[in-house]
Amino acid sequence: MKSKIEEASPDSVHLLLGVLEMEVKARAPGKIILAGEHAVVHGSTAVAAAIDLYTYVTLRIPLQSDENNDRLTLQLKDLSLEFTWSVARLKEGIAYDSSNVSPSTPASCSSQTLKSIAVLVEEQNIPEAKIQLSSGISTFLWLYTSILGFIPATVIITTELPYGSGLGSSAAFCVALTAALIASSSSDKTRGDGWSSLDETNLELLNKWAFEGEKIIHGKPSGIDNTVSAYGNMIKFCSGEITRLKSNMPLRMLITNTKVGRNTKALVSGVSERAVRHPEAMNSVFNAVDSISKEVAAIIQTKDEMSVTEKEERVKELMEMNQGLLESMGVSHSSTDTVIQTTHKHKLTSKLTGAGGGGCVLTLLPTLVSRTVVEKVVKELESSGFQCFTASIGGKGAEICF
Ligand SMILES: Nc1ncnc2c1ncn2[C@@H]1O[C@H](COP(=O)(O)OP(=O)(O)O)[C@@H](O)[C@H]1O
Ligand SMILES: C[C@@](O)(CCOP(=O)(O)O)CC(=O)O
Ligand SMILES: [Mg+2]
Repeated sequence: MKSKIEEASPDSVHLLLGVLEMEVKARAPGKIILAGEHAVVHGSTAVAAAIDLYTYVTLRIPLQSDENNDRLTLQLKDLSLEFTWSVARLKEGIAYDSSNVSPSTPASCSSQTLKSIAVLVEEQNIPEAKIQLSSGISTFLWLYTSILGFIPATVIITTELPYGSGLGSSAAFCVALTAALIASSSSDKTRGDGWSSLDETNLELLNKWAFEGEKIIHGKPSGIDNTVSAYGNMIKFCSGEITRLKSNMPLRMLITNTKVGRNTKALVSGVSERAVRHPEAMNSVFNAVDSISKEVAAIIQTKDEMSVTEKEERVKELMEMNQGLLESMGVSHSSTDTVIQTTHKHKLTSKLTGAGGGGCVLTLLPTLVSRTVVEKVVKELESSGFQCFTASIGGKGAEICF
């Protein structure tokens, strides 16, 4: 005899399965910072844009309680890793005052709660080579339990972004996860065709929660990464204030991943320590970066007063100046120098993007640069062991799909 599911049409199978579990998907993009990284943490202006590389989250919540599967499971598909906790263990292990935590009021994870979460993460015996994931998994537990409470579910993550390379994988992870969590608790679960954006209220809420998540990963984030991942497009950002930019020039960037691993939290705190040692000098550096970012934003938006070539020349010079200032903050790396020198031989300009210390480097590809030159540069960079790619800039922000 056929089971009910076998008898049903594909649509009703979905409905039938839908009775057993609810599924929501979310995705959020990575980003490039065109100007102003690090200085933005200290109140300077920065310019960033979303790129078309995403982190995807699938959240499955069982709708019927099942004593045998009372667990919260996190699967990092690309890394073939799975972490799982019983809901009872989470309730017992996470030390927070639930009266202070509400899904609609984003709050910081206290150091006491973070310590208790770290114990739950340690119990998972993360392989030593992947220990950098600990902060991401702690963030997962904090965001999940703060927004959905202690309910069983399976959360599956995949990403097109390299981890810890300056393309904002941490922010895309926080934004996509929060988008899925918020969408799952929203009353409007209209099954639509493919991806759709969240409404303004939910976008604002998710951006605030994602910022709290970034705090666990970055220590002292500026908020630019989660903001551009949530809202998409290209933005000018200063102390939490966002200006959407409408680009009036073609901006093509080659992204080179040096594959030199680094950690944003350590680099950000290194800059802060330098600022404590040399407050006046570093303030001048941050002010110079502020002016550079404002000029970059102005040039990008300029309409007819300047030719494209002139705009490109100016942006190129500003990128060079910004790179010099990043070097003076102590966040560049010999691998970045190799990219800069290689591209310079072909009259192209590069700067690090994100936290630096290795990671990714941006090279402006002016409109008049020939394909042959680009191919030659890419070949040379790849022969140094780097990985090159282009990405479309200024696209969509967080989206959900039921
Ligand atoms: N898909 C993901 N799943 C789990 N953790 C993630 C994921 N993406 C990023 N993270 C966390 O973010 C960290 C990398 O963030 P960060 O050092 O800020 O670099 P970036 O944001 O430039 O990639 C990882 O080590 C991990 O802890
Ligand atoms: C260095 C910084 O300006 C950007 C860090 O970006 P990423 O995590 O390296 O992708 C830090 C921040 O703004 O939070
Ligand atoms: Mg990051």
